[in-house]
Amino acid sequence: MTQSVHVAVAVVVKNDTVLIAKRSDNQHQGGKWEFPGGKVENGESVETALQRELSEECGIELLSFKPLIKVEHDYGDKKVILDTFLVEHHSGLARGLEGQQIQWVSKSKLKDYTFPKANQVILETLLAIK
Ligand SMILES: Nc1nc2c([nH]c(=O)n2[C@@H]2O[C@H](COP(=O)(O)OP(=O)(O)OP(=O)(O)O)[C@@H](O)[C@H]2O)c(=O)[nH]1
Ligand SMILES: [Mg+2]
Repeated sequence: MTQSVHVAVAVVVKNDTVLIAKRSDNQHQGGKWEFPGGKVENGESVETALQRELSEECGIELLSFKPLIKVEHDYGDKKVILDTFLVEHHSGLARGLEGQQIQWVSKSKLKDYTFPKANQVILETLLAIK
């Protein structure tokens, strides 16, 4: 039995837009769009991982966040638990610090982007609020 990878994921919202980033082709689920985030390291809390990943990947500081949904998904080659938080306040200007393309997309346009399968339920949850 393979262990699931615990991933901290941030749905950062600004007005009616959401921050998404493109996964590079050589990554797992490469070429698809994602919500920024990454693996929780040994001994690290999910909240600390969330802050660290958003700082490392996008150069922003999270000022407040709350749990949105926890999604378990088995890709066959990899099992993930996406521990997803809604981030309503941040500081700094988001940039793709790892060379990734980033975009602020209005909620109504998210359906035009291809996300990994596990993200489907996150997207539905996000669109159901407010
Ligand atoms: N960050 C992020 N990862 C996602 C999303 N959806 C999804 O299935 N994943 C999966 O979660 C796993 C871990 O994410 P990651 O690759 O960002 O981890 P990381 O930043 O620590 O990267 P690294 O492995 O290059 O060090 C990947 O297998 C990825 O395919 C998403 O919306 N955001
Ligand atoms: Mg990442």
